[in-house]
Amino acid sequence: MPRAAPARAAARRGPGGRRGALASAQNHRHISRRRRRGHTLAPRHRRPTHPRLKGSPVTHPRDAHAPVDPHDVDLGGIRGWLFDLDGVLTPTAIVHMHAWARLFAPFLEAQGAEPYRDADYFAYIDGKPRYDGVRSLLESRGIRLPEGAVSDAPTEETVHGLGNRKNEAFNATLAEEGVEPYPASVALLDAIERAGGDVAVVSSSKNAPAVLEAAGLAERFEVVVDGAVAAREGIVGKPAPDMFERAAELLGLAPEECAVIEDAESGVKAGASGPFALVVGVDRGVGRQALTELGADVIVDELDELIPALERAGETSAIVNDAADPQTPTAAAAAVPEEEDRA
Ligand SMILES: O=P(O)(O)OC[C@H]1O[C@@H](O)[C@H](O)[C@@H](O)[C@@H]1O
Repeated sequence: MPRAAPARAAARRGPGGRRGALASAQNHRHISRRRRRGHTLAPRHRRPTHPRLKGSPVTHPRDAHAPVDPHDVDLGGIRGWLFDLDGVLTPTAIVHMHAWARLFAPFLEAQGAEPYRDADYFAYIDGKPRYDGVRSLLESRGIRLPEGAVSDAPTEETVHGLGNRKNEAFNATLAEEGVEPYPASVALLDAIERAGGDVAVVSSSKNAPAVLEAAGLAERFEVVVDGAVAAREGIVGKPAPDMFERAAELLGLAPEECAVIEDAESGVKAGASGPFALVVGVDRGVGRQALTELGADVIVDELDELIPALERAGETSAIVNDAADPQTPTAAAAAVPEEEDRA
């Protein structure tokens, strides 16, 4: 049975986990000291070295477990929040889904293959980099096409041509309809900002910057690891955990201090196969059962369900920090050597 990362185990112990809360607060002080000194992370954090991964492919989720109630989860050790975009911050998963349908429904019909269904999106495409989605769907129908190149015209019958065709459909819908973020997701972003947490976007989409801009969220994220960054830096896409790990690194945090927030199968797998503190599954259609089996620790319908736990974690850490501050009477008394104390 693989062990959960320490912070993940503490988070899953819930609010009664006193040791978890103290450890988290100590961790906060340690990290802020490190940040003040301008240290970045040691390279050992760059690759997933968690024992859970040894000898097994990174795409395999860890063992299924019962998810923790969002109100009971201990968020005390979490300093960074790594958000997927489409379907988590913005309702653009549905725009992607429709664009894929506009590509594959006529394409499969013309091929005389089994018709395209919405379930195909969740099973083969959701959350994956664009051309991986094409390959995966074609493979499900036993269709082989030449790879082609990124520069292929959308009319070409290649993996890249089909991906580019879908991208045209996506951009047309985005331009026609615009996009509003999920209000509950914005509420969580506000709460994280109040609590002093760091945030990043981790999206397979190369359109992530355009979507963030259209949704009015671009200013909130200094760190965006999207499909273009992954391609440029040679980072393996979801369901591997590497894009999330890169985002943690760019925030100056260890993955063990970060929560992954995902709605897609491939994204939850990515979170569960890395050493992250917590994997939050947002149920936008994949289903609670599937999200649990894939390795989500907490499942929500809307992200504002996490706000009470976040605010409670802030209060706990403030109490523990005050107690440890030499200026406060309790901590000063505790710091006096025994003999002096008696004098
Ligand atoms: O084609 P893009 O915009 O680069 O996006 C790739 C993928 O990005 C993911 O975020 C979406 O969940 C997928 O549906 C999409 O296919």
